[in-house]
Amino acid sequence: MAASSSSSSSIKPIFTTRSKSSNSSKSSLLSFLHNTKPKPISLKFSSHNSNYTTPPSFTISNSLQTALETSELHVSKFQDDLNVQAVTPKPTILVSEKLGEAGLAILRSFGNVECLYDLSPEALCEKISQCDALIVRSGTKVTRSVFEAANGKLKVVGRAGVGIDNVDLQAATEFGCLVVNAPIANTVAAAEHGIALLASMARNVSQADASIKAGKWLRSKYVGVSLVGKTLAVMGFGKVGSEVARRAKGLGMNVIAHDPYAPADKARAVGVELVSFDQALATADFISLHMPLNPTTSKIFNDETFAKMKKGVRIVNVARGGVIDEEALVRALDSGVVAQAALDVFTEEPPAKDSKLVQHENVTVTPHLGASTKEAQEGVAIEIAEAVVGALRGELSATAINAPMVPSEVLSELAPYVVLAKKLGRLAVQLVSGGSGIKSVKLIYRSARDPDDLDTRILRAMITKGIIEPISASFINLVNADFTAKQKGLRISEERVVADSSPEFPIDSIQVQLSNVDSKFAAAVSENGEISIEGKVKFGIPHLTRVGSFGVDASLEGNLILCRQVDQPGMIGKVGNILGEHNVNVNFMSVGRTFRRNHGIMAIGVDEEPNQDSLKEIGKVPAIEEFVFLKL
Ligand SMILES: NC(=O)c1ccc[n+]([C@@H]2O[C@H](COP(=O)([O-])OP(=O)(O)OC[C@H]3O[C@@H](n4cnc5c(N)ncnc54)[C@H](O)[C@@H]3O)[C@@H](O)[C@H]2O)c1
Ligand SMILES: O=C(O)[C@H](O)COP(=O)(O)O
Repeated sequence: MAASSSSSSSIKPIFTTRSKSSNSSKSSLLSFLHNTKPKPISLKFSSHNSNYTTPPSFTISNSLQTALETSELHVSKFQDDLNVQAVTPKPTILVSEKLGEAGLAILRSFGNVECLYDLSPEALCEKISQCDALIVRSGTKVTRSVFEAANGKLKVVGRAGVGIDNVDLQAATEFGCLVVNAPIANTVAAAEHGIALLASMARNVSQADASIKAGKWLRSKYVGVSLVGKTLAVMGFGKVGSEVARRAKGLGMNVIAHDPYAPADKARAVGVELVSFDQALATADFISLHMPLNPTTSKIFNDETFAKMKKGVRIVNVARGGVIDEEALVRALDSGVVAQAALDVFTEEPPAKDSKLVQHENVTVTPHLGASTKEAQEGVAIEIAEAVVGALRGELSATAINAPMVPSEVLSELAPYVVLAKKLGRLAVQLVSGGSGIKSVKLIYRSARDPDDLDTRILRAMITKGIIEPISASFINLVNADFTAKQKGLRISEERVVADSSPEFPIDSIQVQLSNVDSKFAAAVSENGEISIEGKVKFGIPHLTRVGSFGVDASLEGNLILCRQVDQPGMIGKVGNILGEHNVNVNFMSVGRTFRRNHGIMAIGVDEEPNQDSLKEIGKVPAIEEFVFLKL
C-alpha cells in the first residue's frame, strides 16, 4: 500500500500552448482513426452521499439526459488509440474509380476490396455504411451525405491523386474521417501533359489533326507561334508548376512564376523569377495554371483579370476548371484577348456537349488526362493504397489532409502519456455531478522540456476524447477532437509549467481541471473550486497522483473506487473485506491525507466491477464520508 504526499504543487503558468504544426514533418502524421461505432456498455454510478448521487452532466448532450434520468451512464468502449490492429476482422475498402493493379494488390492483401465504378451518388451513400475506407479519383464527389450515410464506419478516404476539391473536408473532419491523398506520383505526368498542351496549342496540333481527318489540307490556316524566347507565367509554383517551369526552360522559354507561398530560393534554383499576380498577367505570352481550387482561387481568372493580360495571350489549364470563369474565358477568346486556350480540366466534368468553350475553335481540350499515364497511375495506386492501409492500421500517414502532423518519434515518446490523458479525461468527467454542464476544461502540463519540444495536440485530443465520449454519442479522434469540443461548447485551454524533473521525459504530470461544475465527490474539488485531478506516467504506466488537494498514487488500470474517510486505523481492512466478500479483487490501495487523523482519501483499484450491494456496504462504513466508483 502506498501513501503519497499531499503537499500542493505550486504551479506557475508560463505560457499558453500553441500548435506546432508549422515545424512538423509532413512525413509523419498521427491517425487515430478507429471510429467503428462502439457498442455501449453500461456503467452504473453509485454514491451513498445524497449530495453526490447523480451522474455527470454535459448540457449539450441529449443522450446524457436519458442517462441522467436513469442514473445510468453509457460509456463507449473504444479500441486502444495507439495500437489499433482492431479493424474487425478485415476492413472493407471500396474503390469507386479505376485504380492501378499494383495498388489493388496491396489493398487486397489487407482487406476486402470492392471495385464499384460509376456508382450514382445514391448508390455510393447506400454502399458506404459497409465500408471502412473509400478510394476515389477526381470523378467521385465525396459529399457530406456520404459521411452521414457512413454512420461512423468510414475511417479513411483515399484520394488517388492530388486535388481533394471533390471531398468535403469539413464534413470528413466533423465525422472524424481521415482524408489522405497521393500527392507525388502524378506530378510528372501532369507537368508533361501541361507541356504537351502548351506545344500542341502553339502549333494547332489538335485542330490540324481534326481538319486533315475531315479531308482538308490547311497549311496556311494552322501557322502557329514559337515557344522559344516567349515568356511563360506559371501560376502556382508547387510540384507540378515547378516541373512545368523546368521543362519550359528547356524549351528556351523565359519563365516567371506567381505563387504567394513559394519560397524564393526554390524558384531561384529553377531559374525562375517570382512575380506578383498582376505582373505575371501583364508580361506573359503564355500562362500555365497550377494552383489548387479553393475559395481563394475559385474563378480567379475572370473578366477583370483577363483584361489585365497581354492581348493574344495563350492559356493552359491542367489544374482545376473552377479556377477559370469559363464564360469570361469564352468572351476573352471571342474578343481576341486570349488567342488560344488548352484545357484539361473543367468546372463541370464532363462538360456539356454543347459547351461554347469546348466547341471554341481556338480551344484545345482533353478529358482530364493530366495524371493518366500508365506510370503515374501505377504510382498513384501504390501511393494511395499504402496510405490507406497505413491509416487503417492506425499508423502514421505522410499525406493526411485533415489531421495535424505529429512526427512519429514524438508519437512514440508520448504514447504512455496519451493513455494517461484519455484516462484522466474519463475520470474527470465521471466526477462531475448531474445538473452542471462542463463548459471549461483546463489542462496543465508540467514539463522540464523546452516549450517548443512539447507537442500537446495528441494529449489534448485524448483528454477531449476521455471527457466527451463517455457522455455523448460522438466518436473523438485526432481528426475531430478540437472541432467536436468547439461544437459542444467545451472550451479547452492549455498551460505549461516548468517542472524540476528530468527533460529526458517529455512530461512530469498532466492536470485536468473542470471549472464551474459540481462534483459528485467533494474531495475532488480543489481549493480553487474546480474539479482537479492529476496524473503521471510511472514506469510506463499511467497513475493518478492527485485528486483535489489530496495526493494519491493509484495505477490507472482496471477500475477505481475513491473514498474520502476520516483518517483512522482499520479503514483499509474494512473496505478490503467488503470487496473480498463480494469476490472483487483489489489490485492496489493507496491512501493520501491532508494531515494526520484528519481526512484521508483511499484509492482502491479493483479488477471487477463491484455490485450494488458491495458499494452500499462500503457507503455504510461510518468513517467513510463519501465515495465514488470510477470506470477507467
Ligand atoms: N489535370 C490533372 O490531371 C492534374 C494532375 C495533377 C495535379 N493536378 C492539379 O494541379 C494543381 C497543382 O498540383 P500540385 O501537385 O502542383 O499541387 P501543389 O500543392 O504542389 O502546388 C500548388 C501550388 O499552388 C500554390 N498556390 C496556392 N494558392 C495560390 C494562388 N492563389 N496563386 C498562386 N499559387 C497558389 C501553392 O502555394 C502551391 O505551391 C492542383 O489543383 C491539382 O489538383 C491536376
Ligand atoms: O488532382 C489530381 O491528382 C489530378 O487532377 C488527377 O485526377 P484523376 O485522378 O481524376 O485523374
